[in-house]
Order: sequence, then structure tokens, then C-alpha cells
Amino acid sequence: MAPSNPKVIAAFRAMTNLGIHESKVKPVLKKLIKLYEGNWALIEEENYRALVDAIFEDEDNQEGGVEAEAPAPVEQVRPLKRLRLRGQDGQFLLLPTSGGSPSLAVSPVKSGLPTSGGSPTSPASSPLKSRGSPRSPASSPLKSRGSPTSPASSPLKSPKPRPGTVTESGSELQPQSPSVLSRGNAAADKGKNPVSPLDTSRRRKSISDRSPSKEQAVEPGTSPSPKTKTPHPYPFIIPKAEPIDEEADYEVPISMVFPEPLSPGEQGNNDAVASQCRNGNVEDEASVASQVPVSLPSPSDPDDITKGEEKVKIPWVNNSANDIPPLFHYMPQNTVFQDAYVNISLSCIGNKDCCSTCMGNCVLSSKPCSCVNKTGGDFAYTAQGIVKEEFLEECIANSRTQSFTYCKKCPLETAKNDGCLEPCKGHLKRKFIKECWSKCGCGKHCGNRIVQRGITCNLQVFLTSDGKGWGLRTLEELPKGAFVCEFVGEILTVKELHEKNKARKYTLPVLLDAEWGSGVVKDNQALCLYAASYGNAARFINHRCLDANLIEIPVEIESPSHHYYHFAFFTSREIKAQEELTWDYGIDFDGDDQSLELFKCKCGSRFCRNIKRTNRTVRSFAAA
Ligand SMILES: C[S@@+](CC[C@H](N)C(=O)[O-])C[C@H]1O[C@@H](n2cnc3c(N)ncnc32)[C@H](O)[C@@H]1O
Repeated sequence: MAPSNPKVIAAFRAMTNLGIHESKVKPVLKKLIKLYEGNWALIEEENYRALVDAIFEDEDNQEGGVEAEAPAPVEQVRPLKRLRLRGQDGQFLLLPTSGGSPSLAVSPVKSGLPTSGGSPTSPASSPLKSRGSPRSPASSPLKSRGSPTSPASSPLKSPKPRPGTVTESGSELQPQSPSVLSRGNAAADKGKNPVSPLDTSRRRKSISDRSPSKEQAVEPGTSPSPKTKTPHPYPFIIPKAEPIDEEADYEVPISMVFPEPLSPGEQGNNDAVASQCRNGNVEDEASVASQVPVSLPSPSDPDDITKGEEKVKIPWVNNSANDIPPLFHYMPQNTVFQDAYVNISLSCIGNKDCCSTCMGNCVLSSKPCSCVNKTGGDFAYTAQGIVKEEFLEECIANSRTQSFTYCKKCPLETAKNDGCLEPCKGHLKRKFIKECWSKCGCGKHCGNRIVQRGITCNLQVFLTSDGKGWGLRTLEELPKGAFVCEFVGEILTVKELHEKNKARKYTLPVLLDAEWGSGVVKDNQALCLYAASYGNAARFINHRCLDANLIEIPVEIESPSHHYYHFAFFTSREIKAQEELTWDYGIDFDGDDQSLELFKCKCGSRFCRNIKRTNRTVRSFAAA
């Protein structure tokens, strides 16, 4: 049976990429897991160097040690042995990456490894890069004037070849300079020695510990463009799940934690594996994992974390090969988890809620259509597709002045079901945008359909330099009021959220609570969005107290009832290319709600609510 533990799968995949057959990997991997007492960090380090070495040692032993004495030509039939042969003949070299760990550069002629069809040594033919046809470049809101879907002429639109990947001339396959060789040798020597599980310098570092000097290179606003960054040496980046033998402390971003089970049916299986690993019961992990099906997403293509789900690609960049974004399922639209009642039916949309007789672009029409009824008689968007200044300022003021409405019976309190119903703590008053939709007569390119057209600007997921984990940044300048993305996740009832929270706390459930204050909300209509396992790029947006550059605005599209709506992010000011995108999660760091994941705020804002305080908790849900 095929293995299903992601770590085992990743190890197998890494070895396959290096031309080593699974049958050779399995027995050695088992021994190694035992030897290292389940410390996967030691096995994964330096692209599984310990495993590669052990496989060859094993082979050597089986061949009676003949190989050890064999002269150089014997080595040629075993390309990976070159890892330990210091770049002999200039065919196999250990190139230092920016992360300091060596990468394998292989002569396609002499390696014996395949040179096309997804060979790991041939980035140009990476299966990742050949996936699908390149999609149209993003068009920024500014550039979309007149023709919202026309391709932008942004210089960022066509992804540049990644440094370290093989150029057409194959220059990186040439023999390296002596200095490169000598650095490579040092790395090769390192790999020769057996790795001791007691060697603490090899233990996993927390994100904040990782290569600060290199992280400086991606400082928002000051970082070089992605083309100057050094990527993973292999075209296929090996997934590196977080260690599973440690409890995540509150410094570790929640989204770096192993993804959750995907459905109640899968829960048992995942839990079995997870708990086995956490308990350190890894005696025979390779075989245990091979029997237990786990449904985890595969790692994303560094060129596109969306896996082709959005109109634009969203690449991710790391600082070293070991930094891999959390595993999650990319989903461009919200999807009901189980019990949430989301009524999307044409019959629910009355004449006053649509403009069935309109044609073309409603925003350009001399007389506003009925879709403006809910936005004070005017469209929220300008003809250029950005939120009007006045509307935006009102939204910003609402969120900053913290004006609340109160439910008669708050779903957050009833969900606790602890026999003590506390009064509602309040929900922010919000101003809605209403977009035209399918029952309207206008077309998809109508200027009153911005959020529903999805992400159009050039974004990038990157590792922040200030210990916040992964973040999202824009690669192009964005004007004030531009739509960036919506927060996408599983649609959960608050009760379901409460159940999930019992199993694992999560920092960022977004409450769709804009209407709760208007009456009694039914259980299955008190909804929230949860993006730990399924979500879009918004799950990478970090928190900033008060002066964040994004503001969330509720948007009505297909459901006139505001129990369900879209939670969309717009720029609250002009944003420069390379700036990190942030929003204020609405966290009260002085609060005492124990139900959410803690983190110490590193937003750097002078208005930070967590300054000079420690061990504070999150009081309210993000959107409250
Ligand atoms: C929705 S995730 C954002 C993406 C996350 N940084 C990652 O690496 O996946 C929220 C988590 O990011 C981290 N985070 C977000 N904003 C932060 C801040 N201002 N200071 C410190 N950590 C932050 C926290 O760990 C939080 O639990």
C-alpha cells in the first residue's frame, strides 16, 4: 500500500526525484526513523542528505563494501554518490544556495538521470512549470479603466525565471569556480558524517529564528523583486510539514500547524497518525503511515499557490529550501462545511434587489439602477472600479471608532452551551457594498461587479522578516480603495466553529455577524468563515493594529439576506509595490477570551494594542 504520511511521501518523492527507487528508500527510511527516534528534522535536513547517505551506505554494505574501495569510474553509474565526491569531474557539484545548504547541479549529459520530462535536475522542464497554460497577467484596478478585464501592461506580469533555475543556455550547469567548489566541498563533508540525533544544532528552528540576515532581503517595501531571490535548488520543492512532536507555541503562526482533518469521516484517520507521531510512537512509522489514509493537500507550486484556481498566479518565495508555506487546500470561493444555511436562490432576489432591465455597465449609466438602493442611492464603486473615497472613509471610520450593535441572544454565547448565557459583547456596525449579480440585466463587466470577478492584482506570499510567519504582499502599486481579495474559507455555523475550537484553537475565524444585532439569529444562520484547511490567499494576511493598509467591507452579491455575505479586502490607502498587506483582525489583546489562539503582536504599528504587554489573550473574534 502506498504511504500516506506526508513526511514519508515527501521523503519518497525527494528520493524519486534523485533517481532512487522506492524499494531502496523504504527499509532505510524505517531504520533511520528508528535511529533518530522519529526526529524528522534530522532526516529532512539538507534535502534528506542523511537518508541519501544511509541508502548508499546500505547499498555499500549489501555489496560487501566493494564500492568503498572502488575507483572513480565505478561511481559514475551511481550519480548521487557524487554528493560525497566533491564535484569530481565537474559533473556533480554542490552549489551553495543563499540558505547555505548545498544544491545539486548535475550535468545532464553525464548524470545518467533523465534530462527531460520532469527531471529534477532540469528546472526548465519541471512538471510544475508546465502545468496548464500560463494565465493572463493581472490587471490592477487602475489599469483596468474602461476595460476591467484587459491584460495589464505591468512589468510584473510575466514571471521572471527564478534565479538558480537553469537558463536556456544552461549556464548554471557549467563547472563552477573554485570558490564555489570549495564551499560545496565543505557542505559535502558535512553530509559525510553520521548525523547524531543529539546534535542540537540540527534541531528545527522556529520561524523567527530562521536566517534573519536573509530575511532582511524580503523586508516589505525595501526588498528586492522576486527575481533576485534564490529559490529552492530543485524545481520540485519538498514539503516540510512542521514538526509533529512538539506543541506549537504561540510564537508559531497557527497556519504553520499541520492542517486539520478535512471532514468528520477523515478525522479518525488523521488523528490516529497525528497522535501516534506526537506521542513519539514512531517505531514503524513508515509502515503505519502506509496503512492509514490521510487526505492532505499536496504542496503548492512556488509559481502559483492558487494551483490555477484564480485568474492570476500568486507565487510564493522562501528564504531557504526548508521554508515551505503551510499545507492547505486553495479554494477561490467560500464553501459550506456542513450545517451552514446559505440560501442562494434566484427566487430570493426580489425586483428591488436587482436591475433586470439594465444593460452594459450600470456604473456608467446616467440614472443609477435599483442596485444602489442599499448603498444610499449611489454606487460604492467609481467608474475605475475602486471604492469611492467617501464610502471608504466611512467604512474606515466605522471600524476605527468601534461602533457596535448588540444581539438579543448572541450566537457566540449560545454556542458555548455552558448553561450561563452571557450578554452579547457587541458586533461592529458595518456598511455594505451591494454588487449587481445574475438576476441583473448588466454584463459581467459591469462596473458594479468587482469582488465577484476575483483577484486581479499581482500578489505574492512571502516569509516576513519580523517573525509573523508568512505574509501576503502586493507586487504592484495599488491605489486607495482598490479591491485586493476576499477572505475565503469554509462556511461554518458558530456552533461548528465552537466544536472545531475545542479540538484546536484558531486565530482567525471571520464572523459574518453584520446582521446579528438586528434580531434573533437562527443557529444555522450565524455563520463564520474558517480558513485553516481550505482558503485563499487572504489566509496569509497578517494583522496590524489600527493602521493596517487593508480594510474589510461586507459585500452583498448573491444573497440579499445579510446572514451570508462576502468579506472583501480593499486598500485603505495607496500601497506601494512590495509592501506587505495587513488588516486589523480586531483583536483585543487585553481581553480574556480563551477560545482563540494567542499570538504576541509584532505588527510594528505605533498604535499597537499589544505593546509592552505579554501573555495577553484575544478577546473577541476577528470580525467582532
Ligand atoms: C491568518 S494567519 C496569517 C498568516 C501566517 N503568518 C502564516 O504564516 O501562515 C494568522 C497568524 O499569523 C501570525 N500573525 C499574524 N499577524 C501577526 C502579528 N501582527 N504579530 C505576530 N504574529 C502575527 C500569528 O501567528 C497568527 O496566528
